[in-house]
Amino acid sequence: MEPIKSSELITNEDGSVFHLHLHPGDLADQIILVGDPSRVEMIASYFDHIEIKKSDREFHTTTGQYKGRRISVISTGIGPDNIDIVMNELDALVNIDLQTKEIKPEKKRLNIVRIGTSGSVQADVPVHSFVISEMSLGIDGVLRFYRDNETVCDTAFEDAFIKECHWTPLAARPYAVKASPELVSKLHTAGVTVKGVTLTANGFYGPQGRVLRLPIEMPTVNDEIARFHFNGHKIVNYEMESAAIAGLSALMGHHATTICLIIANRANGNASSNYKPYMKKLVEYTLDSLAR
Ligand SMILES: O=P(O)(O)O[C@H]1O[C@H](CO)[C@@H](O)[C@H]1O
Ligand SMILES: O=c1cc[nH]c(=O)[nH]1
Repeated sequence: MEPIKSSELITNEDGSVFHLHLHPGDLADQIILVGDPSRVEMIASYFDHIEIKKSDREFHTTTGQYKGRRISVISTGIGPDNIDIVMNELDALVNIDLQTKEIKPEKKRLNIVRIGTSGSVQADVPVHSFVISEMSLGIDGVLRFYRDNETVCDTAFEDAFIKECHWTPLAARPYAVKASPELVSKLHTAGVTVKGVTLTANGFYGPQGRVLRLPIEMPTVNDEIARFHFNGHKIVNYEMESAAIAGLSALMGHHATTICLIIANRANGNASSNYKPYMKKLVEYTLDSLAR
């Protein structure tokens, strides 16, 4: 097989991957992704030992040990477009020889958990709940650029969603991808976490049905989303990265899920006035669940 061209897999002068500025040895097999770069510092403050800290733009990485387990925490910034960058560079770090630019014959599987903030669409999932994504529904279109994307998607779920939520054909076809069942069961505790479907949007306002000054194309969509159910699945929350992580992980052979703190309830119209202490609790819960 031909090596990958330098224009397709750009590396920096020091041989690190273009955006993350990481070398293969900098990365642990257990990865935590977060949107907000300041959350990397907060999570790393729980580590027993810090090995590596690197940052460029919104991509901040700290690798260290938590209760004897090596973990890399990486910020992605906001949105599924950044997930395209982060997932491709993480996969390149473990599955492509960065010097020869040849794909390695033996593939490594990473464990990826996103810890994020999120908005609930269900009246009975209040602010400060913890929600695990068993499945994610991407309305952003990123996964659709990759060949065989439909092999990791639940087409029947997508068809039912498009019909019952009167989804506009002008937007990309939503893609439904399952999370890693192993990671979901590792992170779930009855009475502590809620499991459900997470909607991943490519915007915070219009794409999540928020109206400020501009009217939106599908004004009743959030009520329809809240009522929608298929094969025992209900949509619980909105955020902006989970489906792209789940979809690219499924295509690349990695394990992934997302766990979110609800900071706004779209059904009730309320929002947290200070979510940071609850984010600390979610981080402690997630780190301990992963260390078990
Ligand atoms: O708190 P983070 O991880 O950034 O996640 C959520 O918050 C951002 C929007 O405010 C989006 O990235 C969304 O997914
Ligand atoms: O409503 C919300 C809250 C956090 N992040 C989102 O993307 N949406």
